[in-house]
Amino acid sequence: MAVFGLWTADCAVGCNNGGMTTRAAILGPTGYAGAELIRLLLGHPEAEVTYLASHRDELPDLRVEYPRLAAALDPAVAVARPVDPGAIAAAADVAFLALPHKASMSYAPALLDAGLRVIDLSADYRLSSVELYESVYGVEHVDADRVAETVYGLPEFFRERITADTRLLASPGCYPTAALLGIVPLMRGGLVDPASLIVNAASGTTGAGRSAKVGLLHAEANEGFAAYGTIGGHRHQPEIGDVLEVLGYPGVDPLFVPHLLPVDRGILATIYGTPRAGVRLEDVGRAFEVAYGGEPFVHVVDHLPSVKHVAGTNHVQVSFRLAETGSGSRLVVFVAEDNIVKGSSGQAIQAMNLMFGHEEGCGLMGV
Ligand SMILES: NC(=O)C1=CN([C@@H]2O[C@H](COP(=O)(O)OP(=O)(O)OC[C@H]3O[C@@H](n4cnc5c(N)ncnc54)[C@H](OP(=O)(O)O)[C@@H]3O)[C@@H](O)[C@H]2O)C=CC1
Ligand SMILES: CC(=O)N[C@@H](CCC(=O)OP(=O)(O)O)C(=O)O
Repeated sequence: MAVFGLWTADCAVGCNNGGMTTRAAILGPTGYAGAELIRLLLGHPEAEVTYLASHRDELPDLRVEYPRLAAALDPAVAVARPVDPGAIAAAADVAFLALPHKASMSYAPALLDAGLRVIDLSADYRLSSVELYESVYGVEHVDADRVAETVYGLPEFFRERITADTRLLASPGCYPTAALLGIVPLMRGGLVDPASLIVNAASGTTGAGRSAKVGLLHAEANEGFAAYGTIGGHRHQPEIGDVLEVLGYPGVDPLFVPHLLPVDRGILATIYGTPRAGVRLEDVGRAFEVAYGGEPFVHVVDHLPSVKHVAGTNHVQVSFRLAETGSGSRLVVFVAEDNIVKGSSGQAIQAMNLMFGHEEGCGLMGV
């Protein structure tokens, strides 16, 4: 399973080499997101993996779990240790929680109390209200007081909130990252009828995590392609709407339809909307240029992007078309990202860079 790189980052690109090192702990290192954090941090010239924490009784050796890591992982770190907040705080500055939702919120308070800064890759702190979280995830939030104050770690739209003062950061969902990068410029430009927006997205199988599921067996998923879940009821549907509301677009709730794509990694989101009267292709181009002209990781391209163009990287490719049909104009936006890099672990490191004073692209600029 090719979770690990198709390439190795050119580590020096995008770093200030100011001599500072951020020490990172990873909870959930045996999962796909955790392992990808290890891979990316091993290539980060200003970060160091100092503690891998597992809940297993028999603590895993990451060189055995992911043999590709054996070449680079410090033997003193490779065997995971227990989830002991005091010991983690002694070894690290930041704890990445690469854990399922519901598990993260049970660990975050003790880690924060121990003095760590926390970057949570799960959904536990992403939504803006406890009520919304509890209705979507069907459980009581055990750390409710922190929900409203947590920073949503999508730098392209919340960069000014991701700072040296950020103690708890919720890294965005993989599908919401792609959907929001495609939709927000359209909303800012007033280019589409919000009620017409549909997000049709397909994810590689690593998006479903590493635990065994029948639908992810090679014989079930390979050579197939289908939508899944409850259409309009996937847990990322409310995350997309909630972030749009926070950004000033209340009531915009694009229909989200997820599909399982039989590749290891990658998401392609195809976003449809009805353009407002008089909107021209140049208007759309200008809106994306304004949004992403200065962004290190979001690239507006002419070609139709593929998951293959961004696999293994923190880069996102965005393209758009205005199509004339017998029943009127349709605006179509295409967003390609790697679900476990820009969709989770890379994006989490992008946020870490901002939180700890590294150049935003440090360790992530390679293609
Ligand atoms: N995969 C992706 O593309 C993306 C993932 N995410 C999010 O990142 C998080 C991790 O995802 P992913 O790596 O795919 O998931 P995996 O299922 O692959 O990994 C989960 C990890 O969490 C550990 N774990 C499970 N339950 C507990 C617990 N109660 N206490 C401590 N550790 C636990 C697992 O350990 P063990 O091996 O022992 O079971 C494993 O290391 C999830 O919240 C996911 O939604 C976000 C965006 C994209
Ligand atoms: C293919 C697949 O199953 N994908 C997952 C979403 C990916 C994920 O990890 O969810 P978060 O981004 O919220 O953490 C799903 O549909 O539930």
